[in-house]
Amino acid sequence: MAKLILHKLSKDYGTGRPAVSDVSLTIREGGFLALLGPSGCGKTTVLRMVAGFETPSDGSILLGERVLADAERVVPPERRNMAMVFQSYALWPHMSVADNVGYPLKVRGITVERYREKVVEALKAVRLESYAERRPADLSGGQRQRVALARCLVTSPDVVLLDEPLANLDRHLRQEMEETFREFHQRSGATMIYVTHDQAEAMALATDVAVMSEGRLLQVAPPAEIYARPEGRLVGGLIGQGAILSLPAKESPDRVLGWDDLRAMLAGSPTPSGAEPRMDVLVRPQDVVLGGEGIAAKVEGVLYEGERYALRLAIADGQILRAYSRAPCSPGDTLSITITAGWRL
Ligand SMILES: Nc1ncnc2c1ncn2[C@@H]1O[C@H](COP(=O)(O)OP(=O)(O)OP(=O)(O)O)[C@@H](O)[C@H]1O
Repeated sequence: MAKLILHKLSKDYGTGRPAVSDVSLTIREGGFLALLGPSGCGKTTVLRMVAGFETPSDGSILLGERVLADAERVVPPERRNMAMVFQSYALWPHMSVADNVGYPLKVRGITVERYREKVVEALKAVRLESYAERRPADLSGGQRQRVALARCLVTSPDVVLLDEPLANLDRHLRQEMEETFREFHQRSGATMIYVTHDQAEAMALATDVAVMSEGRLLQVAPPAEIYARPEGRLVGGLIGQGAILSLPAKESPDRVLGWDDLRAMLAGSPTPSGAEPRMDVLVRPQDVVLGGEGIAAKVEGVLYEGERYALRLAIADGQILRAYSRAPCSPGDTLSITITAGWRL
């Protein structure tokens, strides 16, 4: 096994705008990368190029020293030792669970004993040993997805590619499956790329998150880092909860802003002409503190989340903030708030 390197990867289908533009990133051996972005941003195209189903228009893909695709050569999918899991599971309905899982081994010509061993091992890894003789139709959605995972484990792939594998499952099952994926990743030791447009899923699962927009890679970083230090409005708006304020620009090398800075900026005159330079500041809900001596904010919306109330607040100039409250409040209430931290995007 080795690290997977995408170097200046592009794909142009000749539709006027490239589907993927100049994407470079390295996924370390055994890493788990979530590829995150809105619909149509090029995630699946990247995955399909890594799998070998699409040929890059430009750039290269390497697994360690081995070139999988560049201007001169393209290794076919079956010679890349990768496995792909789709949201549709792609199981054969007429075969038992065990036969579905063992199918990729059939074409590899191994002994019957070794075949059985590997199938049992893979089924154990996803906790489906006792379901070996069932048909896919007799399983739940989550169990079917686990069969698809087991099928991908049997061949001991170097790289596992997952294209929105949980998209068809309900929220409760998705959470349960996230645990299965984490376990699966640890057990298999494979390098994994996981395509999703669900930021919470990406953050919960991956060791690194790559955010794409319009074919380009905007940022790649571990979940905690991309949450704390997002680059630009798009990543800031996509990762985690929060609101982006447009405030008068302040000359400062420091991107973390405290209440003193923020209060001064909020008090700055609004820009009637829009000519005055402004900057975007990301404010997380947990950094909006209710009560005390601060600025006034009007409650615009309240969502009860069980443990707390999620509030939509409007400040004097009409800009929106998000905050949490343990005590109930109602739309129309006016609160006093302070903002303990903001992040200059
Ligand atoms: N075979 C193709 N021929 C022409 N254009 C394509 C082809 N496949 C994808 N595209 C275009 O490339 C862009 C990126 O598509 P892609 O499927 O990679 O996005 P995505 O981020 O995976 O989206 P989604 O989350 O909706 O699956 C889109 O504009 C899409 O229409």
